[in-house]
Amino acid sequence: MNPEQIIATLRTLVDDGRVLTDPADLEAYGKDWTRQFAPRPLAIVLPKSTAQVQAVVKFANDNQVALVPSGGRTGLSAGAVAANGEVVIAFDNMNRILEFSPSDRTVHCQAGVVTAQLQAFAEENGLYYPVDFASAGSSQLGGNLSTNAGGIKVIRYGMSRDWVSGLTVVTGKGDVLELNLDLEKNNTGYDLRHLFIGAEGTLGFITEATMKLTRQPTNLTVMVLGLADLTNTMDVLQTFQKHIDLTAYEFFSHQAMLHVLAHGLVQAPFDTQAPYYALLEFEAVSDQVMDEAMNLFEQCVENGWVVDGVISQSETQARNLWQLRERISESIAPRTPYKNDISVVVSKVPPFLREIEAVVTEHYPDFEIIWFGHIGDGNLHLNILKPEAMAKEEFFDKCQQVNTWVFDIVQRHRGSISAEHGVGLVKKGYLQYTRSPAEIDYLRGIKQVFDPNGVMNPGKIFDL
Ligand SMILES: O=C(O)CC[C@@H](O)C(=O)O
Ligand SMILES: [Zn+2]
Repeated sequence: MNPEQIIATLRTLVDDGRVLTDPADLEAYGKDWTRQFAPRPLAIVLPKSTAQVQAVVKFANDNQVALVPSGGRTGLSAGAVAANGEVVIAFDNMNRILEFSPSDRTVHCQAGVVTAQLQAFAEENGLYYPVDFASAGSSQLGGNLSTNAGGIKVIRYGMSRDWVSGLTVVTGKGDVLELNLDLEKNNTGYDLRHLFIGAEGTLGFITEATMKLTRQPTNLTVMVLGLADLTNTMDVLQTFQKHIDLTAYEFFSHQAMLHVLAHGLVQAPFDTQAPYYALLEFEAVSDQVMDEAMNLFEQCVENGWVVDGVISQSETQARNLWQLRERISESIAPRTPYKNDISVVVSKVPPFLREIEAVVTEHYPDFEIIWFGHIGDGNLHLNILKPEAMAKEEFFDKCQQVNTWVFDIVQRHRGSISAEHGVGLVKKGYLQYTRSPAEIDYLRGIKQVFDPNGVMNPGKIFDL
C-alpha cells in the first residue's frame, strides 16, 4: 500500500476529520518534550473508542504499518516520537471519565484523560489521586501508565502501576483484552496488566484504565531545609522517617534553585545559602505532629546537618515552596539540558552522586551540572546544561560520552538508567547497563508474542 492508500483507508476506520495530515499537526503530534529527533509521521489518527483503535491496529497488522501512541507528549525519552513515517494514534478524543464507583473507590477512564482531570474528579468526589508531577496539566493517563510515571509522591504512594485495578488494551495482534477485571485480589496466573504498564506501547495500546483512589490527605505541610552537606540528605530523611510518614522527600542543589529564582515568580526560602536543599512534605494531622516536626528540625540543626529552614503555615505557602522544586525543569529548558533520570537504592545516593559529579567535572569543567530529584526514593535527575558558546551537535556528542561514564557508575551501584522517564529512543542504546542480556532476550520474546508483526511503537526500548 502506498502512503495515500494508507491515509485513505485510515479515514474509513475513524470518524470524519479524525485523520490529520497538515504539516503543523504532523510536527505537533510527532514529538514529545525531547528535542533530539525531528518528527516525521505519515498521519495522525484520533480514534474515539477501543473499537476504533482495534480497527486501526488490525489494519496496521495486515499492511505492515508502524504505529506510535501519543498522549500528552510530555515524555522525556522520545517514547512517543514518530521520526520514521509512522502513523500516530493520539488519544485526545478518548478523554472521558466513564464510570465512578464510590464504594470500590475506583474510576474507569479512557486513556486520554489528563492527569489533572483525574485529580480534580477525585477531589470533587472527596477522594484523592496521588500520582503527581509537574506535567500533570497535560500528561494523559495512557502515557502515564505506558511509562509507569512516578513523580513527587512515590515515597508514600508508589508509582502509577500501584493505582491500576484494571486495564483494557488492544494488543499488537489486534485483540482486545480486559486485564484484571478491576479486582483487588486475582491470583490466576500471570498478571498481564503489569506487562502493559511501562511497556511504552510496544506490546499494544492501553485504551481504558480503572484507577484506584484514596482518602484525601490532611493539612499537607511543607518544610524546606538548607543542608550543610549532601550526605545530610540521608541523615535528615532517616531522622524524620523514624517518627513521621513523609508524603514527599525531594532535593535540589543551590545551582538548580538559582535558575528557578532567575526565572522569576518564586522567592528564595531564606537568606542562608546551602549547597543542597531538601523539601519534605507530611500530613500535619494534629498539633502534636507539628511539634514533633519542629523538634526533629531542631535536632537536625543541633547535629549540624541543617543550616536553615522554613515551614509552611498555609496551603498557599506550601504551594509556593513546592514551586522551588517543581519549576526547575522549565527554568533550565532554554539552556538545552541533557537529561539523565537515574536511580540507586536510597542508602547509596550520596556516594553515587559524588562519583558522577567528579567524573563529569573532571572531563568537562565548563559543563554546568544541575542536580535535583526524588531523593527519598533514590531517583536523581542529572541535567547537564549546554555552554552558551557550544554548538548543539557538539554538546550532544560530548553527552554521549558522559552517558557511558555515568552509566558505568550506575551499573556498578546496581542502579537504573531510567528511573521514571522510560527508555524510548533516548536510552535504548544503554539498556544493557540495567538489564542483563538474558533478560533482554526474554523481553524480545514477550514482544514477539504480543506484536508478532512489529507494528507497535517499533524501535522503542530495544531493536528487534
Ligand atoms: O527535567 C527533568 O530532568 C525531570 C523532570 C521530572 O521528572 C521532575 O521530576 O521534575
Ligand atoms: Zn522526576
